Amino acid sequence: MTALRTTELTKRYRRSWALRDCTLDLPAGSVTALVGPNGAGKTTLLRLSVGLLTPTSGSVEVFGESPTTNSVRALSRIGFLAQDHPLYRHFTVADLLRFGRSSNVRFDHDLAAKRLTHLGIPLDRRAGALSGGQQSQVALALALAKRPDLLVLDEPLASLDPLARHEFQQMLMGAVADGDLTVLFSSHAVHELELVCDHLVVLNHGRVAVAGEIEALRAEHRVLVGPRVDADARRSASVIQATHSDRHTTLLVRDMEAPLLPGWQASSVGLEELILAYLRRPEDLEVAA
Ligand SMILES: Nc1ncnc2c1ncn2[C@@H]1O[C@H](COP(=O)(O)OP(=O)(O)OP(=O)(O)O)[C@@H](O)[C@H]1O
Repeated sequence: MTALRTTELTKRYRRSWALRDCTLDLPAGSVTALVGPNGAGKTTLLRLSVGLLTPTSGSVEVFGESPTTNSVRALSRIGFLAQDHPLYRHFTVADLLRFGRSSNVRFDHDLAAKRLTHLGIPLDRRAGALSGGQQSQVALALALAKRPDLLVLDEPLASLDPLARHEFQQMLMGAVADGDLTVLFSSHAVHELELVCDHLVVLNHGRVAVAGEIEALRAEHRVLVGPRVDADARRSASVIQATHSDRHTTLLVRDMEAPLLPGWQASSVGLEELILAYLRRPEDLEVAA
């Protein structure tokens, strides 16, 4: 079953294109990392997915419903944590939990209260008096307490300390293992993603550079090392990245079929290496591919 489907989703702000022809299919129960450089269109994609923006063209469906036209039904199934995790600053944490309970049918007040107490966040403290990381923990607890089927998080790790990041990863894995929760989150922490996610979307210049199940993507790519090639190897669409030393050329290719030439060796690719190669890829090659 598909949790989130986008079809040729496009968003233009006046003269600039924030997202172009983005087609994605996120299976229910998956945890997807959305990666891309600053300005790549990640926040735009996330806000379109939860109905906070309307597309210029193309469509979004959450469990088969549009979050903008069938909003009540679709939105009751979505939890969203914005990048700046906005909270009512003058409300205490306990007030926020009460507010969450009164405005959401499925809100699990005790779950959120227990989680925040466990994290040492005083429930009687005003949100504005909490640290940035604590505020993001409160916003995350509120989003989870809604018991969403789709949880969309915009850079949830950004303001968390290393322990809190670890806690967050554990919590996310626990929440996914417990039920049918689907998670889509943006992150710049590419070295930490492999622990928590099973799907990946890399955005570059508003376009999907690569997307899919991580295991499948790793199986489709390999690193080839051989004698230095002076021709522009990147002209081939299957070559994602080419680097050269004095005597050797290293290629990251999306091609498991081609036979190895004499003197060349193949090895598997790590997730971080794969992501970085797609992020470095020049725009003309994306179009060619
Ligand atoms: N409200 C807006 N009006 C005009 N342009 C915008 C607006 N919001 C975003 N943009 C532009 O759209 C593009 C994508 O922005 P977006 O915020 O989606 O990127 P991002 O990948 O989330 O970046 P970051 O990693 O810095 O958060 C950028 O070029 C940005 O300048």
